[in-house]
Amino acid sequence: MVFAWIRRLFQRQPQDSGATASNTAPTAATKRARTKRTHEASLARAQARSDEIDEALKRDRFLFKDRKVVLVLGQEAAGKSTFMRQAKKYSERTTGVSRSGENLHSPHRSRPGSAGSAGASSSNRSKHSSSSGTGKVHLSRWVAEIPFAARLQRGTTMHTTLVRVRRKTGTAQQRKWLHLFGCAEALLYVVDLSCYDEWADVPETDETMNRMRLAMRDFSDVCDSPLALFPTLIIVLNKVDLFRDKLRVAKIPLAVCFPEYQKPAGDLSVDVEVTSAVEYVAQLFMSQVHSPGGMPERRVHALCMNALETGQLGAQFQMLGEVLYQERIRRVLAE
Ligand SMILES: Nc1nc2c(ncn2[C@@H]2O[C@H](COP(=O)(O)OP(=O)(O)OP(=O)(O)O)[C@@H](O)[C@H]2O)c(=O)[nH]1
Repeated sequence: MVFAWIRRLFQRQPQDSGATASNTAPTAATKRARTKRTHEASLARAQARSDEIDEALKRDRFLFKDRKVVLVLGQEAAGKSTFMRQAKKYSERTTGVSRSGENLHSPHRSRPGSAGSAGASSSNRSKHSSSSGTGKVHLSRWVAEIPFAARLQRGTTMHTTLVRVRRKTGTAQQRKWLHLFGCAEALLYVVDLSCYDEWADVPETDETMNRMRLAMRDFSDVCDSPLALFPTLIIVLNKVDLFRDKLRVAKIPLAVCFPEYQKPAGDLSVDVEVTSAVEYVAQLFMSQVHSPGGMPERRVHALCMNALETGQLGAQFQMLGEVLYQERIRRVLAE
């Protein structure tokens, strides 16, 4: 059987190359057929992935029912994982317990033999068990979560859970999680400030677009989704260190992305120039948030950070805790 196939392969070669040299029509037809087959195969793969996500969604829905969570979204490589890692470390310091993130699911990190382990079969990989005798929760491989705790000024501790949908699922697929997390207490959207002079492919099209404008469009689309009922939106303007370097060292003006931006006149200090530019970007993102009729007024906050700079982050995470706490109180009072 195999030999017959190899023989056919070698027999065909001279004919194929002859056809290529003398006549272009069969080559064009072959190319079309090949393109069609590739297209069909990629459609089938996309459909299989979509079905797998739908299946995982059904299971995750039970785990997140009635829980207070903050959904973390953002453009590719904006720093979501870094932010979650730092939030986990901060929470461990705050509570003094080094167990935050025990539910952070990764099929590669969970114990061998457990429902989500790398050793499990691929069909099992996306499954979770709500309890495996250790109290651990194994989410589908599309979602990661960490408990977040912040010590507030008044001495109390604010607890919530940060949940992240893995970005590699693609923009269109990510929207599916709005069914699940659209009622989260807040959406935290991470923006890479330093991408204002970069270009990226627009998902599912042949276009390219400025990365910061693309992030703004994505944020706006998420906010406008009828499934997104978040009462609170928090924009994390990340990578301020790279942003500062681009503005001041590389001298790339913010106007390459926002031509209408005018920096303050005069000989500016680093702080004034960077703060002015960050505020401008923050205002633009905040202006994407609307409160559709019939919905309670949405509140939007912005935080600016360098998620790699551990020394500075305590104050930022405490501020995040304060914001979430105030918003919770506001909602309780409004009920
Ligand atoms: N200089 C600098 N680098 C950062 C900062 N935050 C994250 N990074 C780096 O940016 C890169 C991407 O960060 P990730 O946390 O993996 O980004 P992500 O949003 O989780 O990426 P995806 O999973 O691909 O969507 C990593 O190399 C980080 O070390 C920051 O504030 N400053």
